[in-house]
Formats: sequence, structure tokens, C-alpha cells
Amino acid sequence: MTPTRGISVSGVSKRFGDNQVVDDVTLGAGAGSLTYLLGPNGAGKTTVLRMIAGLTTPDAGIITVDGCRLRDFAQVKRAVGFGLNPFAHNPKHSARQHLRWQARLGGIPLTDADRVLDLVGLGSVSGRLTGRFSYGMLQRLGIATALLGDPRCVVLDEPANGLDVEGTLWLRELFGTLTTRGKSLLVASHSLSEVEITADRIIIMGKGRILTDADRDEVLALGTGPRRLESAYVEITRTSVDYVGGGSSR
Ligand SMILES: Nc1ncnc2c1ncn2[C@@H]1O[C@H](COP(=O)(O)OP(=O)(O)OP(=O)(O)O)[C@@H](O)[C@H]1O
Repeated sequence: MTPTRGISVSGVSKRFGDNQVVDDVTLGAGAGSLTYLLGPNGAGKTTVLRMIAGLTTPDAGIITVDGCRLRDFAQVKRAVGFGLNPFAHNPKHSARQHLRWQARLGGIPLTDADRVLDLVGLGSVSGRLTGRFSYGMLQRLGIATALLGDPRCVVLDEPANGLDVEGTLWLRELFGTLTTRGKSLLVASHSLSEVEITADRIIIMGKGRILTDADRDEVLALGTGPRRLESAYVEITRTSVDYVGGGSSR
């Protein structure tokens, strides 16, 4: 799938030394939909997201957002927002300082910091140092950073990690609001129960390659039992798992 609007990754590869971590990957995240990127640890999901963000340089392939290369946008933060690392902040800055700094870097009005703080539920703690934030609060801060400038596309790496039940429900609602407003969401996740509820499209990677790229219902149809996505996922990734549990110590 290579949508004109949204995020398009075409024939992208990346090697670190002898390790081919992304191998000829083509995927897309269309406008008004929530696309999840799943896969075992080390499958290459974060590397793909980092290449979309321009933080890692691909060896081959083309990546576009709304049909343009990232470098061609006058204001990247109006086109695409990234939440890839909840620890990417100065712990001695308050949440508001962090977001105002990010807004300044992105050419976004500083007042947008307060809008996104309210949007992620951090308005009442906006003056608190981020070094004193819980992991769930840092996740919300990362999502707020991604939403600065109200970008048309949003890319998030495991945003549900560390969120409590209320936070999980909040994130679900936020994703719904964003897609209803026509945003393209590309989200790496291991939270299969949440993916099963909220996904429009599901892409599964294994060992640097795309194993499955289909609408949610098509993927669910591959599964059985009460946890359909989990059973489909286990089957699809069966030969792509590098790290397995060691079992009981007894
Ligand atoms: N800068 C780097 N230098 C060398 N190897 C790297 C680098 N970044 C990632 N890798 C390797 O690339 C592979 C893919 O890593 P990546 O973080 O993309 O996987 P992932 O699918 O996001 O995994 P997880 O689910 O654990 O977050 C791993 O083997 C990792 O060790």
C-alpha cells in the first residue's frame, strides 16, 4: 500500500554491520486510519520508525510523508510528529518548558504547548520537573510532543507502555479522535489486546521483513479462539522469534 496522503515507506533497507535489520520493507499508513506495526523484539520496528523520522539513514529505499521527502517540508511539525523515546527530555525542565522548547525548534507558536498539555491530561502538572514524572506521565509528554503543531501524521513507538487503565482508555479515545480528524497514525506496539480493539490496519514484521500487511479483520480471520489477534500473531511470527523465554527455573 503506498498512499499519497499519509506515510509511505518503499523498498527500505538498513544494515548495522553484518546485521540486516530492515530488509526491503514497503509499508504505508493512510489518512484517517490507525496502522499498527507489530513484531517480536528486534524485528526492526523502531529502526523503521527512526528512518521515517530521519534519525537513521536508510541504505536503500524512499520514505515520503504526504508524497514529499521530510527534508522538503518548510515545517516538518505540521506534517508529521514523532514520539519515539519518552526519555528524550531534560529532567531539569518542566513539562511546559520542554514543550515550549520543542515548539520553538519546530517553528510552532509557543502557545501550542499549553494546548497539547491539556490534550494529554498534563495541564495540572505542567510546571512540574519532567525528572519527577512517572513513566506513564513521560509517555503522555512524548505524545504531547508528537502532537505539537497539530501534524497530519503521527508516529509513535510503544506509547501504551506504562499507561494505567485510565491512561489506556484515554489513549484509545485520543487515537479515535485523531483518525476521525483525518490524521494518519503509525504506531509500533506489543499491546495486542489494544491493537485488536483499535487497529484499522495491522503490519507484522519479523527479522527485518514484512510478514503480514492487511486490514484488521483480515488478520483476525487468521486467528482462532477468544484471543484472535494473539493466536494469529503467534502463528505468523512463529519462525521469526529470536528471543524466547527460558521457562521455569526448576
Ligand atoms: N544503532 C544500532 N547499531 C547496531 N544495531 C542496532 C542499532 N539499532 C538497532 N540495532 C539492532 O537492530 C535490530 C532491530 O532493532 P529495533 O530496535 O529496530 O527492533 P524492534 O522491532 O523495535 O524491537 P523491540 O520490540 O525490542 O523494541 C536489533 O537487532 C538491534 O540490536
